[in-house]
Amino acid sequence: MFRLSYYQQLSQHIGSMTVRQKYDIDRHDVRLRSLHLHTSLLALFYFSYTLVDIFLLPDVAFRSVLLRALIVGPPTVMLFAYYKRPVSIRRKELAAVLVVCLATVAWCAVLIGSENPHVLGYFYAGLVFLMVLTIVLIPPFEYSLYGSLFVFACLYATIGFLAGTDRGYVMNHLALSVPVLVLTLIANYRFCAESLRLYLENVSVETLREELAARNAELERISHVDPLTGLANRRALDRHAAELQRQPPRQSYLAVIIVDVDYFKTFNDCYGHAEGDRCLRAVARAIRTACDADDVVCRFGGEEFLILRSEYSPRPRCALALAENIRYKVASLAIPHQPTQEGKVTVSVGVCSGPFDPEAELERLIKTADIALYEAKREGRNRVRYGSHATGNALPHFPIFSLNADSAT
Ligand SMILES: Nc1nc2c(ncn2[C@@H]2O[C@H](COP(=O)(O)OP(=O)(O)OP(=O)(O)O)[C@@H](O)[C@H]2O)c(=O)[nH]1
Repeated sequence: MFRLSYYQQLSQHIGSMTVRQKYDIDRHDVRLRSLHLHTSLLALFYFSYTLVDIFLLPDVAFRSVLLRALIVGPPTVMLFAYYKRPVSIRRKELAAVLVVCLATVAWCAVLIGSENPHVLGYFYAGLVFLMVLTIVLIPPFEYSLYGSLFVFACLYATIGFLAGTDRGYVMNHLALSVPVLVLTLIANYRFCAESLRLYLENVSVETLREELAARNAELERISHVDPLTGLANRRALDRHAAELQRQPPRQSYLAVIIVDVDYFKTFNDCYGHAEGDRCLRAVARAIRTACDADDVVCRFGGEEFLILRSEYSPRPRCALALAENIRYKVASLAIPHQPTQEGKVTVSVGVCSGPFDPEAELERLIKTADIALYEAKREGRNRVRYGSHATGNALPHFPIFSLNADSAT
């Protein structure tokens, strides 16, 4: 498969940022930790090599101490302070590369003045600076390249001034330094490209994961919504019932209200299925507006709706008032339904309420509300009936009915 090169990938965009910017921001902490660790190690090596200078090249010992301590010491301290500043990781890496270049210059300046015969052997240690800039600090490839070329030039500018240098020595040195330069640069490039590739893979996996989570959340939402009315569906009711069992409500009483559209089959037959759908949507809206936000309102069946309400009081008055309000609101919509006695769409309502017991089935409350609904239908429809939680029977005359009796017909 075709793959973009490292630099092409860096200049691509993720949202409003280039990959390079986002990569630098996201990987800042990891790269800084590595930079910190390696700078500390390198500083330890570099300054402890003053001892090597003193033992190996005693004629330039004083100069070594002076140059290492006064020329390289302060920038090294400043480098650690710079790592703490809120600047991009690239700048910090560039600063580290510059300090290594400066350390190379200082080291070369120490060696130039030495007449000691060990200086030629010791000079091979200069290749370590190339390795530091490529495979130890692992800065971005361009910094690695420019830094290495600078160090390489610095070493070969120095080599001519070393005591005892001849053409053979230079050739030997080149035979080692050129492969080190090229191979460590290749290693740096491959490391940078591979890190970027892994990072981009992570980003795309993360993006996919987020998209999937959003789609799952949407699917979950849709699967609990009735598409016609927008109310909760039966599945949502089951989930809510399970939640009630798991985590009983603070209020210790539960009311179940079942609302059924009267003579809806006739409505469909008379006005058509599409009009029937519109009617169901209007009834659903009326029910929703009559209920509180805390009430669970769901489409229970074709033209049947169910409301679950948690209550503080054992008295059914509150649930009955809500049921009556629903009946009134639907009747007030005045949706024509000619074949019926009222000439408009009405609903019958069955209510049941009782103490909430997580062990007892919600089914029992629903069953009793259904019996009350059946009674409401049987008694002529467009009314509210209450079912006794204790006996499971509909109560023919509960006091609240004096309110409703045909008030919105
Ligand atoms: N338009 C439409 N009709 C539906 C939908 N779901 C169920 N129905 C219809 O609702 C009607 C319910 O009829 P029945 O159960 O006989 O009850 P009813 O005619 O309302 O009579 P009562 O309930 O006894 O007053 C059936 O004709 C179903 O086809 C729906 O989503 N849209």
